[in-house]
Formats: sequence, C-alpha cells, structure tokens
Amino acid sequence: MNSSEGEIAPAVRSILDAARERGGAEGRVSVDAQSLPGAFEAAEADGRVPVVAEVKPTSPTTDGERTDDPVELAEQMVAGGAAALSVLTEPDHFGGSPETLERVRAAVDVPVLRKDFVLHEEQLDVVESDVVLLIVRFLHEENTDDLADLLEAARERGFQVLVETHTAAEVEEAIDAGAEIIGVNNRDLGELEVDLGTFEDVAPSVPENVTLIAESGIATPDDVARMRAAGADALLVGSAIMGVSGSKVTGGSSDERSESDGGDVTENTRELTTTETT
Ligand SMILES: O=C(O)c1ccccc1NCC(=O)[C@H](O)[C@H](O)COP(=O)(O)O
Repeated sequence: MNSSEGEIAPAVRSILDAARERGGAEGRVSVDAQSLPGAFEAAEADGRVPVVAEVKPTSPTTDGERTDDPVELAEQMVAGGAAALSVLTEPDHFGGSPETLERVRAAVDVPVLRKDFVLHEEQLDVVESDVVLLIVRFLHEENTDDLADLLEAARERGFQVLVETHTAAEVEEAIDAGAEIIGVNNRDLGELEVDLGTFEDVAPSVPENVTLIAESGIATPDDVARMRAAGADALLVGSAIMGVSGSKVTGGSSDERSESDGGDVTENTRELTTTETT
C-alpha cells in the first residue's frame, strides 16, 4: 500500500514518535536566508547540474555510519560543485544535530537546508537555516500543525520552505498551501523502497513556476539525466555522495554502488554535478 493512503514503515513511525518527543525551542529565530532558487540558477549559469548534497551520517536504509567531521564533508561537497547543502539535524535515526548544521552553515557560502521532521511551529526555532523541510505526509498525522500554517510561520521567520511530496494529490495540497519549492521524494515512506519512476509520474502535476526538486535514490549520472529529463530543476542526493550503500532500492541504478567503500566525497559530488543533461 502506498504510504500516502495508509500505513507507514515502523522505522518511519519511530522517526515520527521521536520528532514528537523532541519539542521545540523558546524564543523565535529570525533568518537572513540565501536564495535556494538563486543558487540553482547560479549553478546552471556555471554549467553545473544543481545538486543539493546531503550530510547524512546514517539513516534507517543505509548500512553503517560515516563518522567524518560533517564540516569537512560539507566543504568537500561544495568543492565538488554542490549548489546547496542539506544537513540532517535529526539525532536518533540519522546521526544529525542542530549544532552540526550551525557549524556547516558558518563554514560554507551556499544555502543550507535543515533536514528534519518538523511537526509543530516551535520546532522551527531550534536552529537557523536558509531552508526548512515540511513533509506533507507527516503533517497528515494527528496532533501536528497544519501545512499552510507551518509554511506561513516558517516564512515569517525568514526561512524558505521545501515542501516534500510523494504523490500528485500531495502536490495539489502543497500548491494549495502556497508552496513555491516542491520536492518529490522517490522514497516511499510506507515500504522505504526507492523508485525513480515516482518522480517521473508526479512531476507533470507540478506547475512550471514552482522550483522542483527530485529527492532520493539518485546515484549515477544516468539517474541525474533521467530526473532532469523528467523536469527536475535540482536533485537532492544523500547516500551516493556520502558513499554509503542504500538498501531496498528499485527502479534506479543504485544497486551498482552497493559495494561502495565511501569514496571521495568531492569526486562523488563532481560525478553528479558535471553530468551532461541536455
Ligand atoms: O534516508 C532514509 O533512509 C530515510 C528513511 C526514512 C525516512 C526518510 C529517509 N530519508 C530522508 C530523505 O529524504 C533522504 O535523506 C534524501 O532524499 C536523500 O536520499 P538518498 O540520496 O537516497 O540518500
């Protein structure tokens, strides 16, 4: 069953439960954000594929953990041509932290997305970033804030917002709520399987004036070309750049890298940002 219609994976339920426990922060952040669409345009003008490279030390679908200094990893991603970065701040399942994001954002000159599972307005105030993530499916859960309210609350603080979807119906919800940057996640939160066909199916429902990001399961230049041909303005890539192997991947070429030993993060990034896409 598709996660947008029913059950979500036990690992995802655990992520949600932990997100509820974490609560928020006192006080209210005020962010001076760098433009994410502007960074994508700058990358294009420079001949690079716009890639948001993700500092993701571990996850429920990856084997092992990268324990390198996240700031060094982030700098290597920028050196490899990343237009922007995504930094996990979720501690319990992804090995992230707000402090990591603060350190990375202070060290690089590209926009930084806070990758976490924000359910309530006060959770926006935990740490400053250029972009925050709101996941439509998670905000269907009981005792979570409304998507449109959270979007407005985030913008009032100066954040840009990446609204993550998995189906055309979720895209419609995101548009109705006022989203200007939409991600289509190839990872199904029900089975945690990745299928690049998801982006191809959902992308046509996203209006032209929206900045559209293909998320998850992108591992090779062929995958990049496939997502760009399907309309992606940019790509969000974690595991392949971190050099950790993902499991349960279908419909893409990720199986080809299952033996990866981590590799050089700069080279991993460059391989995807220098792909010819026209
Ligand atoms: O990455 C996971 O294992 C995961 C599990 C459960 C919920 C969310 C998960 N990932 C969040 C993401 O959106 C990805 O980290 C991101 O799109 C990058 O994906 P990938 O390139 O496949 O690492």
